[in-house]
Amino acid sequence: MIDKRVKNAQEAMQGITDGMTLIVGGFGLSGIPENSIAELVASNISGLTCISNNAGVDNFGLGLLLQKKQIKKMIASYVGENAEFERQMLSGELEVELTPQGTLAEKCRAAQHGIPAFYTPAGYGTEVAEGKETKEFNGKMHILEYAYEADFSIVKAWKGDHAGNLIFRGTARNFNAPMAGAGKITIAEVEELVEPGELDPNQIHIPGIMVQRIFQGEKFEKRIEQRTTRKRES
Ligand SMILES: CC(=O)CC(=O)O
Repeated sequence: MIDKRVKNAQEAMQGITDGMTLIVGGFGLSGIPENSIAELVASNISGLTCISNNAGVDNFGLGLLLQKKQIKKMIASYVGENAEFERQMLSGELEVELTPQGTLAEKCRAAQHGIPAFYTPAGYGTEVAEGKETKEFNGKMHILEYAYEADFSIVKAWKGDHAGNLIFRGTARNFNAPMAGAGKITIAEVEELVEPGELDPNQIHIPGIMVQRIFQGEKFEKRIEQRTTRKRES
């Protein structure tokens, strides 16, 4: 068994440098690899391209990297409720590539499984399809989408073992599952790091082969709904 453990977030982030592309797990405020993000914020690495479902909120998740202007380009499907994101995008400081949510997940999953590209009907006839190859299947038009190529994937799991096997809990499974193994190197931060053999093999969501580095996070914020509550019109 290869022992994938590293001491802490600082050791886990070794090799991440300016200008790299990172795939980062999470959905809304759930399953965010927050210890890893805190370390990236402390490192001052800049010019990053981040691929993630969301761009965080102003004081949490990738929002913290945005605040320090460490992200050059954001590839995401849902970017609401983040004032600094909106400001940087509108001022042209931040490059943004909006991607349909299912396509984003599939581009990660394709990378995870070594599939270079796939066809999807999502986005056909819209801006998303501009400049992309198209093909008809069963009378329906599809666009060709490419798997992501990223330097690192950074995911968050509930439990993991020394071999990198991961179990997610609840909504935190989200994008973390297809993102593990999608980057050249996958870093997993876990709430609880256990001995090999402790995890029930039937419960493992991601096998250790997808993970190169694993560490136990030091601090996880208990975040319940803290986003802007939109007023419903009655
Ligand atoms: C709508 C989404 O993609 C995630 C969220 O609720 O922030």
